[in-house]
Amino acid sequence: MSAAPLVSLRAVAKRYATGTLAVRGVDLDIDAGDFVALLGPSGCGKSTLLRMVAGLAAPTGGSILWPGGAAAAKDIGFVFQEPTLMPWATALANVALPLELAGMGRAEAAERAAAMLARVELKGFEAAYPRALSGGMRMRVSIARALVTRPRLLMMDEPFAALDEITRFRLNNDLLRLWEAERFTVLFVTHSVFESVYLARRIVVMAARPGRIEADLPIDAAYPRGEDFRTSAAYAAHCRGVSQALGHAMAVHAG
Ligand SMILES: Nc1ncnc2c1ncn2[C@@H]1O[C@H](COP(=O)(O)OP(=O)(O)OP(=O)(O)O)[C@@H](O)[C@H]1O
Repeated sequence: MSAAPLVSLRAVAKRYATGTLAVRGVDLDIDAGDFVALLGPSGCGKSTLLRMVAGLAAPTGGSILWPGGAAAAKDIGFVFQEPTLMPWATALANVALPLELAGMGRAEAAERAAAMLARVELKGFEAAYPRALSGGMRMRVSIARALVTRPRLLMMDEPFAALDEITRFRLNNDLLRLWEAERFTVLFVTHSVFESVYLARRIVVMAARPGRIEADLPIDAAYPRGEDFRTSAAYAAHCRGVSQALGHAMAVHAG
């Protein structure tokens, strides 16, 4: 499809000041518009990798290249496991903030933020404060805030791990719907085989100590994906394959 990837990692390594070698020798190309899941055991360097791509931490080896130009490196939205909303501000003000920080006037920022809240099913909750919202709703606000600037790359670090399963499934579906409509690029960190297979077009399995890529698996099921896919034989087969790769990644370390 696209000739050049959105971002290319070449022999990327990160050693923390403590001496921990968090990741080593990571080569990874992420295509524009792709949905890539990073899956691996605790401590394999998923968050470290995400933070380096986001420019929040610097690699101590190798390089991270943005073939489309340096501007792409800043064109990023980030969603963490904790929604990290401003508690004293309404849902609308939380979502409008990135636009105001970028210099947009208040009225236009509010209008765009309201439209974005509607797209994550929160129409009518513009004036609500975070404490009045459920965990799933707070996460929707966080996703709206990350997407309101229409970033090319959306990075998500275990965004739904703290939510109950029904809420998680619903947010999985909403995220896919948004992605299909706009085709921003997604880099999604998760511990869950089931979630990664449901969402991603490609699953990068990592192993620990030092963190590295162990397998790179395409999930070639068509979109839109919904309950039919979640209960299909193809889904179960993909989950088995990814589970095996993850088991292998963990055994490599144990052995
Ligand atoms: N700021 C830091 N200083 C020192 N060591 C760190 C720091 N951040 C992470 N590490 C170490 O680097 C390794 C990789 O951590 P990282 O958080 O990237 O893994 P992860 O795969 O995201 O883990 P989890 O799934 O548990 O969130 C771990 O051994 C961790 O202890």
